[in-house]
Amino acid sequence: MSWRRLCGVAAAAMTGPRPVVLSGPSGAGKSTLLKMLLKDYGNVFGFSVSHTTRQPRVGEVNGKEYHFVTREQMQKEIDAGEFIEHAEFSGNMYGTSKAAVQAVQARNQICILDIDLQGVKNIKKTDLKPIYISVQTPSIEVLEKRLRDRQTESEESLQKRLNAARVDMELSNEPGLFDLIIINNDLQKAYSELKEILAEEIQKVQESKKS
Ligand SMILES: Nc1nc2c(ncn2[C@@H]2O[C@H](COP(=O)(O)OP(=O)(O)O)[C@@H](O)[C@H]2O)c(=O)[nH]1
Ligand SMILES: Nc1ncnc2c1ncn2[C@@H]1O[C@H](COP(=O)(O)OP(=O)(O)O)[C@@H](O)[C@H]1O
Repeated sequence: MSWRRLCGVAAAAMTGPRPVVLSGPSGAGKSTLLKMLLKDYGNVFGFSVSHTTRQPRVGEVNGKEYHFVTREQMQKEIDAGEFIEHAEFSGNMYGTSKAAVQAVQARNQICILDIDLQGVKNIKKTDLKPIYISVQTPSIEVLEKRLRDRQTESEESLQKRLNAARVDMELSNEPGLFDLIIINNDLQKAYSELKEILAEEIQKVQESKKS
């Protein structure tokens, strides 16, 4: 291994690749896009598994999509300083633990965080320095249709998510908040835009894994 490459690897091991934040309204397509990335670049990306107090959906596995916990458990861990950020969304708590991000970084992978706008604002106060991406739909009507078709929400939960989405759609346009806003209309086009902004980081990680 060349000296230059050795230095590069040492630097990568110290700081790791830049994480990626995927934000945007519930139903915009964040999970769909991140699953595509994980499928195509399994050893390059790692998902930051958040904690949540919401009930698991059919097919969701504890420790994979989320760590499903009680409010008491989660509050205890927050009080113990184990979280980077946490927020209340649609009547439930969600949060990113330090351990979730460290587990991905320890594998020298690009850590993907799927978090809401409150999470984005709180991550901005940390030294994580991720690439910030917002995933949006062309309209609130399209979003509502996708959420209804997904069949995961009760009418009450759906309305709460649509209200949060209206706020998200408005506030996400704040200049400088996101590095990229993807309008997820055509899924393949949205995925191409996502891959394009991440191309440099993907290449860096692939190179470092070759050596
Ligand atoms: N702040 C924060 N938000 C999170 C976290 N995990 C998930 N979320 C957000 O919580 C919202 C609801 O997530 P979820 O219940 O899985 O519904 P879905 O996004 O419609 O699949 C989404 O906007 C997620 O991005 C987290 O650790 N922190
Ligand atoms: N471009 C798209 N066109 C049509 N349906 C989509 C598109 N992207 C995602 N979906 C569908 O919309 C629903 C919401 O997507 P999902 O990835 O669960 O959103 P999020 O993780 O942001 O809540 C899912 O049923 C998904 O299959």
